[in-house]
Amino acid sequence: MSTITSELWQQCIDRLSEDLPVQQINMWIRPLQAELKAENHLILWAPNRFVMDMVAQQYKSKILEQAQILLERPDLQLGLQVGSVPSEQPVDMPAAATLSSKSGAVSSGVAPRVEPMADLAEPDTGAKEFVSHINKKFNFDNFVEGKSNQLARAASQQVAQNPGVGYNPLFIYGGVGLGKTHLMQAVGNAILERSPDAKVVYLHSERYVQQMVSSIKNNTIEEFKDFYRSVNALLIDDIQFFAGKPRSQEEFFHTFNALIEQGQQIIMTCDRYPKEIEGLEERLKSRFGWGLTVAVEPPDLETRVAILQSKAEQSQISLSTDVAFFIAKRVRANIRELEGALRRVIATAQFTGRPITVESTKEALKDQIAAQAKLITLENIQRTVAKFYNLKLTDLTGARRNRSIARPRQVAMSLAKELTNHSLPEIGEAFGGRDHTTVIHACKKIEELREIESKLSDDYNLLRHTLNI
Ligand SMILES: Nc1ncnc2c1ncn2[C@@H]1O[C@H](COP(=O)(O)OP(=O)(O)OP(=O)(O)O)[C@@H](O)[C@H]1O
Repeated sequence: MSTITSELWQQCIDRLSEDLPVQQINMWIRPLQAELKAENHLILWAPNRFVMDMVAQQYKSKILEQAQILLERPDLQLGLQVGSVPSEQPVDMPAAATLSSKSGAVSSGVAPRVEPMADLAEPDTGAKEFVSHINKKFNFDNFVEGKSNQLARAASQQVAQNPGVGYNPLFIYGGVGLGKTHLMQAVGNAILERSPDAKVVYLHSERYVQQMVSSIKNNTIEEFKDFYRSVNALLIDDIQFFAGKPRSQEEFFHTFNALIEQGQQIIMTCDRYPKEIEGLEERLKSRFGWGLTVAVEPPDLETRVAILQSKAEQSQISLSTDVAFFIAKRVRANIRELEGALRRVIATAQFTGRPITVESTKEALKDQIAAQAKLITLENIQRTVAKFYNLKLTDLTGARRNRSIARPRQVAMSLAKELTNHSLPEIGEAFGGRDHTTVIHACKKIEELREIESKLSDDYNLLRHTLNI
């Protein structure tokens, strides 16, 4: 397996893992090795006949479907053989179009048996797939505004009022579960409210790739192109999924140009800044920045409380301020997790018939809280910050005051205050026995600097994100 990109096969396994239980993945899928014989011919090598037969019966169509999408080859054929990938690759393959398995014990020396699998493609999808997918539940009224999403929300509202005119495309980026899809769909709903006949289409970029692949397969590619080039607003989610998929990028490039030329609105979301999407063509990266690029950041404590209260209200549940703060202080990673925690608290209350109190909330969330506490310790914060700034752990706890050390130390203290429930004196103590007023000063300083220094603000968010996982 010389020129193999194990990454692609790994992606295939990851995608199958969303569908199949982990035992099945470990037992039948991981032991396989993949080899691309030609651009449209994939061989899966199984360690023995038993595995091969099982894969042929149970998993081949699923694997083929995913591989066709990942390789953007609707004509991809799949064969099964017993053995392992020969050490020499028989054909010259483009790196990105080669698959391999990271793991898997293989036995060699077994005569290969090829089983043709060309007939295993999933049923046709066809043009009926091309529908709007706008979800009415996402609107501006139920999107809680905070410092972390203010700009993105304002930009989205602008776009909703003047689609295709001002910010085009609108590119919203940020970490998972922070409201990008919500905002994008809120724009879609607002446009539809004012112009019910507008053709507003929301879709995940994975679905776009899937549709393109099936359109090529079904000879409906012209319909596919016509459909997307005739919309009034195209909302396309998680655009990072286009990375490494040149045919989809090519197709999207033309759709993008056509829509912008016709003054139709495009909104995209992504988990990172456009320039940072590896495997995306430069011409797309630069086009994505033509309009307005805005970030959504993790919400601060007050916004998390406001979101919880708003969600509770929508569920007609009364949530005391104490309980809202209790949850918001402990669930910080993103809003999806916050919603999950609230759902658990409400379900527990309904199940036990007891009112929602801080005590019952503590009980309902105890596993989640314990898991998080285990991860975010003061020492963990210090280690992570020291590593990030290339310092020694003892620099953070020591006495030196030059800025290259003092600033990271303040960052670490500020993170400790935000991400743990330790008191100020405890935090001071952990940083070389410093006074609690030093911790207060550090937190204030970092808060101020995050407002004016984008580098520090980005570093802080990155560290927070790393620690919150
Ligand atoms: N400011 C907010 N006010 C109210 N609800 C919010 C807010 N931000 C996010 N949510 C809710 O949090 C959940 C996750 O948000 P969403 O799906 O929009 O995140 P995302 O950034 O698109 O994440 P991903 O990158 O995983 O797709 C949704 O149910 C959404 O309604």
